[in-house]
Amino acid sequence: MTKIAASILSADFANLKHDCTRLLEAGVDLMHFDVMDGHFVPNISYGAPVLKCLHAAMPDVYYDVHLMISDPARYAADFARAGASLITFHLEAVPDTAEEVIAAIRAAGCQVGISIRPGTPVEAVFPYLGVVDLILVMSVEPGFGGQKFIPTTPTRIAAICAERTRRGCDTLIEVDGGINTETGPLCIAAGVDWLVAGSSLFHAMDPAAVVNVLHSK
Ligand SMILES: O=C(CO)[C@H](O)[C@H](O)COP(=O)(O)O
Ligand SMILES: [Fe+2]
Repeated sequence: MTKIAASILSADFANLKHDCTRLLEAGVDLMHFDVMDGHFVPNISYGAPVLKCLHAAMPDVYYDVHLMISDPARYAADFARAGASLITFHLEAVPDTAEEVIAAIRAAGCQVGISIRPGTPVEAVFPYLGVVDLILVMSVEPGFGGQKFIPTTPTRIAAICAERTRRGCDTLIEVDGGINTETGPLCIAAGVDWLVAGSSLFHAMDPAAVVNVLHSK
């Protein structure tokens, strides 16, 4: 079954624990923690101290940390100490030093993911299949929640999936941005393993209904 990661970017930050608990009770599988530095992307979100508090309040949750920052190696250990389970960085941020970032995240004790923007050719991540734990395919331009899903994404997911099969490895594929009950199933049909959803879950009157639709596909 496809796993659902709730992106806390769409939570009410004054009621973070309450909002996360509501979604976990609705059936989401993990929490997705978006970190933006105002440099790699034109927006600033939150950092390791917020994750540390969330992890202390809800220690049994899997925290999928999505770093949209220019210098991921520098901050990997901070996020690991704060409670990250998996740390994903952007290949575009560190095109020449991705191996060093992977090593830094592993040394900090976390699983590793690599993400690509919608405009980056999917072939860029092929060498990392079987090397990292997860490939994150962005289905919006990173930086903001609540954007519209880019329709070419399922084709990109299917291409990475086909290459994964060709290589016989088990690296997970995750998609992030504009995921809802219409776009999520298109990605599931293309072979995705994890769906990230922010606004469609946090703003739903009945988040369990959204989760049930996505889990049933
Ligand atoms: O990485 C992100 C933005 O850069 C977010 O995870 C993503 O946008 C989720 O929010 P939504 O489901 O509202 O699009
Ligand atoms: Fe994200």
